[in-house]
Amino acid sequence: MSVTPASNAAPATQLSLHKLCVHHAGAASSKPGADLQLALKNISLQIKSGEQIAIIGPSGAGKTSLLHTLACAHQPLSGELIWNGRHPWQSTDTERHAMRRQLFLAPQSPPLPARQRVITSVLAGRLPQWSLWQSLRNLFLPSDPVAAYDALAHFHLQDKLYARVDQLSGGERQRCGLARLCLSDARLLLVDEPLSALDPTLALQTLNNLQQLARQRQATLICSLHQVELARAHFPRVIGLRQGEILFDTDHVTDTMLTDLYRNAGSTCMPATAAAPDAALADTMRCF
Ligand SMILES: Nc1ncnc2c1ncn2[C@@H]1O[C@H](COP(=O)(O)OP(=O)(O)OP(=O)(O)O)[C@@H](O)[C@H]1O
Repeated sequence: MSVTPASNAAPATQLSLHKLCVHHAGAASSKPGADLQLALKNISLQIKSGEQIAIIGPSGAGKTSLLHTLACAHQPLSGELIWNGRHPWQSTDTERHAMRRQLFLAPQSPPLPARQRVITSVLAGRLPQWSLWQSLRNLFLPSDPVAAYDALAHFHLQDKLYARVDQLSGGERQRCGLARLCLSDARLLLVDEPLSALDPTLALQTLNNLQQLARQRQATLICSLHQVELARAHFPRVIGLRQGEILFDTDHVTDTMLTDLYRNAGSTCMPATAAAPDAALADTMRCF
């Protein structure tokens, strides 16, 4: 894996969010005239290039919504999102699509075609860099088996190189999705609950590998996690989300903060409404 030489310049602000509110179309209020149920409320954040940030919070707190919003997969209802000095939602579709190619969103359940070989799926991490012809050719003749093997080896999955995706366990599928990330050249890595299907040993190894990869590439890593102790021990910055709002944004999470964050967890969630992913999210996922 190539490592870009370090620069002495102070890290630039990569993402800037100002009073951002996000509403999911499927989450319209059940009572006419009642307030909109917002997945994210007045989120303001500054994120510098190369930062490693964990996002924690109870189920339904808005972690995935935040990652999808940062990935320009979900248009905010109000507020401002600035990405490397540019406004994705004031740009043309083509410009926004080009911005999305500079980031990698690893969803909780990676969209891996069931009948595909692992090698083909992993190499799809390079789709944003490829022409249509290269992408189609990779479906029939995997373009770079050595790179796919190396990427899988990062997540102890190299022996599954030629396995079919539907023969993988849940945890193996999750790591296969992360191996794609190795092959992308993105400088913004947005990873949604990467450890949820892994045993404690693999979870720690996987997190270490993700963080090392991001450091080597000087990429920003933003990771949602339910493993609070891992977040606390391994991330220099932890953001606590509760009911769509930032409860804390800190380099030192105290027990009191955690008690407040998870107080009555389970009753804090807004009612979930099943809805199809919106068009922007579908577009973002196609990049991966
Ligand atoms: N597509 C959708 N349509 C409607 N409501 C949605 C949609 N996606 C999420 N929500 C709602 O937005 C809120 C935040 O959800 P989100 O998935 O961001 O939470 P989360 O913190 O990632 O949860 P978890 O830890 O369970 O994955 C929840 O109340 C959820 O029900």
